[in-house]
Amino acid sequence: MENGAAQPVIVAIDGPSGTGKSSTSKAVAAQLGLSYLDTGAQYRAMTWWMVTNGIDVDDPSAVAAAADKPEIVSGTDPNHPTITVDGVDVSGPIRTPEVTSKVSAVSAVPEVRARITELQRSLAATAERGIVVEGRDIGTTVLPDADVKIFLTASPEARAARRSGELKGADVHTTREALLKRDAADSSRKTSPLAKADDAIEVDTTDLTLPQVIECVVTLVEEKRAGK
Ligand SMILES: Nc1ncnc2c1ncn2[C@@H]1O[C@H](COP(=O)(O)OP(=O)(O)OP(=O)(O)O)[C@@H](O)[C@H]1O
Ligand SMILES: Nc1ccn([C@H]2C[C@H](O)[C@@H](COP(=O)(O)O)O2)c(=O)n1
Repeated sequence: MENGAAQPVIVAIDGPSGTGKSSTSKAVAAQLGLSYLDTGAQYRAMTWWMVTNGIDVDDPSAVAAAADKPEIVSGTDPNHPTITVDGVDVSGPIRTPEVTSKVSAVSAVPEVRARITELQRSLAATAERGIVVEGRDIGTTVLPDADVKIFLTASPEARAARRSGELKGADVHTTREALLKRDAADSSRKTSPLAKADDAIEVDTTDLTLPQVIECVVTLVEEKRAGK
């Protein structure tokens, strides 16, 4: 650019549950001065609203009919990400086991995906310095022209151990089964399933520390910016 300002950079980070998408994306965005968007939080917010308003999440037509009702607003500061529904801070309530067990059903409904995809594209388009967007279909569907696409993976055992540590000693076997069930639902839905984009770089984080994964992604983004 003529004034020396860097072009905004769009980074898409996808992968199954517990591979480190949120931790990595937040840290990369903070380090590079970019915005950050947790798209899973948006699907969780939609699910929270459905549950709170008595919508049967196993009835796709009921979910579809209500999909345009909640106003979901995501704050994109990586050091202080926020999410509200109709002005209410739902950052805590969207992490309950109930929402976690119902989010795959809600996010499989095409009307839900259309609404949330539109929000995601609009946030990406207005991020002045660029944005790190994490989810399941960012590289394939939401932002197929992203400058850098990463697909994080890790063994189910590593992911379950990480999650049960986070859930203060929850049983690793039960956690592993729950993760795999959610991955299977997210990968097998018809509309925009969890998938690696053909041009995404896969990073297996099983034997990497979080700082190593962050450094790897920062390097990939910096190389892209430098035109390497
Ligand atoms: N490379 C790593 N090594 C060890 N622990 C990690 C690593 N990456 C992430 N973690 C930890 O694993 C847990 C899950 O990470 P995180 O929430 O970032 O994953 P996620 O892919 O965003 O999961 P979900 O899709 O379920 O939201 C967190 O407690 C995080 O600190
Ligand atoms: N781009 C996305 C992001 C998330 N989802 C759905 C599927 C996940 O199970 C759920 C919760 O995501 P998490 O908070 O665990 O990252 O949201 C999706 O369909 N597409």
